[in-house]
Amino acid sequence: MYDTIIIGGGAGGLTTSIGLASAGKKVLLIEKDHLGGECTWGGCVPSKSFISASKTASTLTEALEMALKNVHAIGDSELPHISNFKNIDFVKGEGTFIDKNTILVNGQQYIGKYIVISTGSSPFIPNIKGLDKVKYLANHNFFYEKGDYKSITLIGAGVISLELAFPLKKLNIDVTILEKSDIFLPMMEAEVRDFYLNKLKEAGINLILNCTSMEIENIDNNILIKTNNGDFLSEKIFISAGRTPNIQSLNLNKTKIKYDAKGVSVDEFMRTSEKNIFAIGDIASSFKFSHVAGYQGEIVVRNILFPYIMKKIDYSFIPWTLFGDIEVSKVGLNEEDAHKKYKKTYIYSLDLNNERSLITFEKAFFLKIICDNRFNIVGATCIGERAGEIIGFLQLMIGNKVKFYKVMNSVQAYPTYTYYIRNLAKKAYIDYLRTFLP
Ligand SMILES: Cc1cc2nc3c(=O)[nH]c(=O)nc-3n(C[C@H](O)[C@H](O)[C@H](O)COP(=O)(O)OP(=O)(O)OC[C@H]3O[C@@H](n4cnc5c(N)ncnc54)[C@H](O)[C@@H]3O)c2cc1C
Ligand SMILES: NC(=O)c1ccc[n+]([C@@H]2O[C@H](COP(=O)([O-])OP(=O)(O)OC[C@H]3O[C@@H](n4cnc5c(N)ncnc54)[C@H](O)[C@@H]3O)[C@@H](O)[C@H]2O)c1
Repeated sequence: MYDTIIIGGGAGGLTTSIGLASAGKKVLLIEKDHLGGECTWGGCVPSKSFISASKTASTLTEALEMALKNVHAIGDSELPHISNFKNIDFVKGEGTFIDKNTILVNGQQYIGKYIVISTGSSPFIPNIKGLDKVKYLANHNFFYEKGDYKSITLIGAGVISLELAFPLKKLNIDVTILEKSDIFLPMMEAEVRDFYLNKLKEAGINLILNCTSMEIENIDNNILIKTNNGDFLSEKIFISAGRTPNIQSLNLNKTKIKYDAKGVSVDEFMRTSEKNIFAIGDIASSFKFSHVAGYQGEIVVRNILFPYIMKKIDYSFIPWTLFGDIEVSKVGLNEEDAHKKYKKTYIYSLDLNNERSLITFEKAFFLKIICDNRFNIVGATCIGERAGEIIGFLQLMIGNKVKFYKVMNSVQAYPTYTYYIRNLAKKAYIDYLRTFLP
């Protein structure tokens, strides 16, 4: 009998296993493939390494080889790391529910007081006529496919496509992106979409919106995609049209867990409808990020250790960053959603071509900070070379409920990014005085 059985050894499962084991709990970790999961083997690590490698590599093959070296350096260390914890038993195999406390792996049954489902997600493959007859790439095989092809069509203009399109183009590959919707990155500020439209144009990457119907066929060694918006021929196609939860193999019908095509339903404590079973990461979250899977895992560790004072998950301060030579990063709400939620908002923003960009020859630096009527930051967006770090600074303020104008109580070095954040806070301070002083 284990204190906790964890199914899936990716970002969420590893955090939970190590957290519980460090607190002295006996843990069984089950992983059917490689420890590290999607982030390490087909997601964050290879994609970020590929973006960096493309700056110096001269061919696609070289860039992929450079990226895969990093993947192995990180991925191959996961098992030795886990083996250091004497109270984690590791089983390689596919976990399936027998009942709410029993999991079957490789023909053997294991019993746990608590169970954590962290089986992640896989690429969503849209129902496109002819797609089943062609060989297509998605994030699970793209980084492992050898050969220097010259053209690729990416289906879906989401986060994955926008991160991969630029390094591919830098490696002299023709890139076309086909998007079914009339808008891309709908959760982002309009300024971010404008920034990408310009950047795609500058790079010579075609973005075709409104591709509502598609049909695919092989033509010699190429793949033809016929759409309502034109026909597109390329050597390779890549599917990045969203994610689908890894539910199928779990046999959830043996439990009372509620789930649907989007994933497993959980409450604010990350519990499923079976109170001893938690679900975390991509299978249970609309925020599909490694750091969110880790954060949810930490909440679960706490809630298993202290079941009478359980902690709620809080998604109001989740940051995320789109990587590239220039990053785009965001936390909290965008301006439109903030206006819907709050009667009064204060917006503080810097233009793309501001003093900082001018001084440092930076290609772009944009910042927008949104406050509610009491000057709490409720959202922020940044475009810039280190946008992820800047949003980290603002995220810390949201998480600790620091009012924006209080940045005035600091002095920041000129001309750092934080100097310009303080300049915006000065405006907030004036608004604060005008609003609250008699
Ligand atoms: C191309 C790409 C780039 C990304 N870049 C970033 C980024 O830069 N930053 C970021 O924060 N996020 C990024 N993400 C998202 C991130 O990878 C995921 O959000 C994260 O991996 C989710 O963690 P998880 O623990 O839920 O699932 P995973 O990490 O996918 O782990 C799930 C594990 O469960 C295993 N499993 C599944 N079913 C079973 C079963 N029945 N029994 C046993 N094991 C099972 C799987 O083999 C897998 O190892 C990226 C994703 C992609 C696809
Ligand atoms: N830097 C990061 O943190 C990072 C990087 C990459 C991926 N990720 C994670 O991976 C997830 C998945 O990324 P993604 O890009 O696959 O999904 P996404 O949800 O970001 O974008 C998918 C896009 O595909 C479009 N689409 C869906 N079906 C289509 C069809 N039949 N034809 C054309 N377009 C279609 C959608 O309208 C959408 O714009 C992201 O949501 C994110 O959570 C994170």
